[in-house]
Amino acid sequence: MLNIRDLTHVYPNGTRALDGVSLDIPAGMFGLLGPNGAGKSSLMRCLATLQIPSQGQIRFGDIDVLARPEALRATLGYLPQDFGVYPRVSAEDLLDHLAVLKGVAGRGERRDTVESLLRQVNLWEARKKAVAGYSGGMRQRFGIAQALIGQPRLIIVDEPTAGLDPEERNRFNNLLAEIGEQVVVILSTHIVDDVTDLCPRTAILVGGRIVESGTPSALIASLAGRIWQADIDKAELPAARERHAVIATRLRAGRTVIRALAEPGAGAPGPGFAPAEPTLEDVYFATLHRHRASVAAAAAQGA
Ligand SMILES: Nc1ncnc2c1ncn2[C@@H]1O[C@H](COP(=O)(O)OP(=O)(O)OP(=O)(O)O)[C@@H](O)[C@H]1O
Repeated sequence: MLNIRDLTHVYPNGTRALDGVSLDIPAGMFGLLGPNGAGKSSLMRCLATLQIPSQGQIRFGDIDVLARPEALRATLGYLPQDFGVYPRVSAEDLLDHLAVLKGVAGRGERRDTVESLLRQVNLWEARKKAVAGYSGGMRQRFGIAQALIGQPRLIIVDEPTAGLDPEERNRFNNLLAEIGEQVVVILSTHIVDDVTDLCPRTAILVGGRIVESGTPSALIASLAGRIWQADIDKAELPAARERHAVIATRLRAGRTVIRALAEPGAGAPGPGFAPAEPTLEDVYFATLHRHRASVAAAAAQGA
């Protein structure tokens, strides 16, 4: 179990990237959702002991992470948003090198580790190629292989599928799903479908704060009867936004499909609306909508 308490991080330029984050994350996959700039990478870096938070506590099992970062590192697998590789070094050699750094000392043990990881991520055939020349998807699969060296109990992956084509994204997600339920896997992403597909628990981070958390099914159930959909002309969109809490818009065959959030029990927000099954994406968009509305209200009050 990973316990995060009142974690705050303020960068030297004054940006408050994390603002009192508290989360309890059990074994299994945990999806951390949030828009660009929400603070996901800052949180991941604090958890990965790459950045010391300004305030707060992090415990992983019996390890006090801020007091004993080296103890956490021994059991951590981290796939950062961008990881640099040496040009011209093959996947096999690079993984071997990283295994040395991770403390896998014996040559034979290392050879076995490298082979089994490269097979697991389906890169065995490409092991002699330089990682720098890999496609985006291959690179991310290599990233997971390096994160799995030494059988970590905490695995952190930061926006791993951004920029991958659907097939590679699927491949990568299947890999993550295989990692198992005995370890804590934190997946930071802004791709809601990845969380829906993979994560039994999730939280939404906005403006450095956790604004929702729970199981996707409970979060979705909280919107039962509140999501309504209408098919409108694009020109009607500004008026629809004025009148309703439009949380998402999508173009379909030249028409604009809007999804609106209604108050509980209020029924259809207007003519032309049909009830829609809520999804995790609705939870995410409704949360962002609420957050933006409260920021705008606070700004208006201050003005
Ligand atoms: N080294 C830094 N110095 C100053 N501000 C920073 C630094 N790193 C991040 N920030 C700021 O902190 C906030 C949170 O950034 P962070 O990268 O953690 O968000 P994120 O949710 O990972 O975003 P993205 O999805 O765009 O990667 C942003 O306002 C960002 O500009």
